[in-house]
Amino acid sequence: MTVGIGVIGAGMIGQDHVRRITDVVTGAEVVAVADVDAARAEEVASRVHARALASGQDVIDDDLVDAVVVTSWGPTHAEYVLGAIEAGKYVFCEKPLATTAEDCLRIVDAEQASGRRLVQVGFMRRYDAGYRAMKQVIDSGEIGAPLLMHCVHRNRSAPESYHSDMAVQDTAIHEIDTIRWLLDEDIVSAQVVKPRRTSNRFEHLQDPQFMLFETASGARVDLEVFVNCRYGYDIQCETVGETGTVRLPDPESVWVRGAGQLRANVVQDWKQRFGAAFDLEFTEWVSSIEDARPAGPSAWDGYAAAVISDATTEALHSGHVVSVLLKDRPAFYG
Ligand SMILES: NC(=O)C1=CN([C@@H]2O[C@H](COP(=O)(O)OP(=O)(O)OC[C@H]3O[C@@H](n4cnc5c(N)ncnc54)[C@H](O)[C@@H]3O)[C@@H](O)[C@H]2O)C=CC1
Ligand SMILES: O=C1[C@@H](O)[C@H](O)[C@@H](O)[C@H](O)[C@H]1O
Repeated sequence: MTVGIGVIGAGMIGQDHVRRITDVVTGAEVVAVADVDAARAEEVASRVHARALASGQDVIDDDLVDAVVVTSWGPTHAEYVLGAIEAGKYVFCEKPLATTAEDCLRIVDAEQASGRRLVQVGFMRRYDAGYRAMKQVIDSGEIGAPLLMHCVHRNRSAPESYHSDMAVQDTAIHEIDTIRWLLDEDIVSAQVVKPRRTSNRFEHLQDPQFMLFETASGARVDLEVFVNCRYGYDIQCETVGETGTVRLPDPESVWVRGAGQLRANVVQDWKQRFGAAFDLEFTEWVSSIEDARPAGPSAWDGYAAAVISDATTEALHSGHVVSVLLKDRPAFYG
């Protein structure tokens, strides 16, 4: 069986996923593309001999489309994910699942009413080899109960349109999901500390930010988000347990010795850093559709991330520790 995929949103990551589905993943092909920029949809569709359709809803309704990929702007995600559920089609939605917790809940409710898991959220770090190895160590009990986690999320630079809330909603949301997944428990409170700002930023932006999370069992996590660090894309994570620690490896790079120096390269962006994770994410997503056994990050994970992200944004503005108030997880989400 070849899974026919319709892509809504042919921008930066949409194009990357179209290429990935075409060149990397077996058992799937892009059959339709839509974008509010019709010329862009046409151009991207023609690269892979797919059809450009007039709207996202047309993609969802298309008979050749078995599954939908949503890579449009965040505020449009909820409408398309709800549309796909209504049509009974599998849907992969890039983060965020929706830009409000209320919309995430509407998705969770609609999916449960449909009676089967259809939604996967694009939290690709769960597919990164280093993070997976780290989770294996934590789950094995080798380092004892996790007590602390230290995380770093640095981007080389951010555009002028990037504002302070995005450090949480667009950037830290990856760690928010990763922490929940690695520790297998929820975050119960958030706090944001604002250090001196780098001069390498637009005036409106608080950069860097230092976030502190507490989990249900009392473990503490610190996260530095620094989106204008200048030197590259740098993701770090270390979990400290009662009897040992486990640290995320850096991406492979040769060590060069010469001219009195020892040098290794730093990757420059998320596409490079998580390219293999994205490939595996789509490979496993397509297999899960073939087997009718969805297994990736769920709509519930998207909802939980949105609620934690809202609490963290409130903490950024208030300077207070803000509690996270999640609904009880329905049995439907295991
Ligand atoms: N997992 C990850 O690491 C990453 C995830 N993302 C997420 O992917 C999504 C897209 O991001 P980018 O590709 O960077 O943005 P982008 O701006 O490059 O592309 C978005 C595309 O969606 C189109 N679009 C907007 N509204 C639409 C609508 N109603 N219907 C159809 N098309 C519409 C735009 O015309 C544009 O071509 C965002 O939610 C972002 O957070 C982005 C980068 C990395
Ligand atoms: O999702 C992503 C971007 O949207 C975001 O802006 C970056 O900060 C993240 O590193 C990247 O993974």
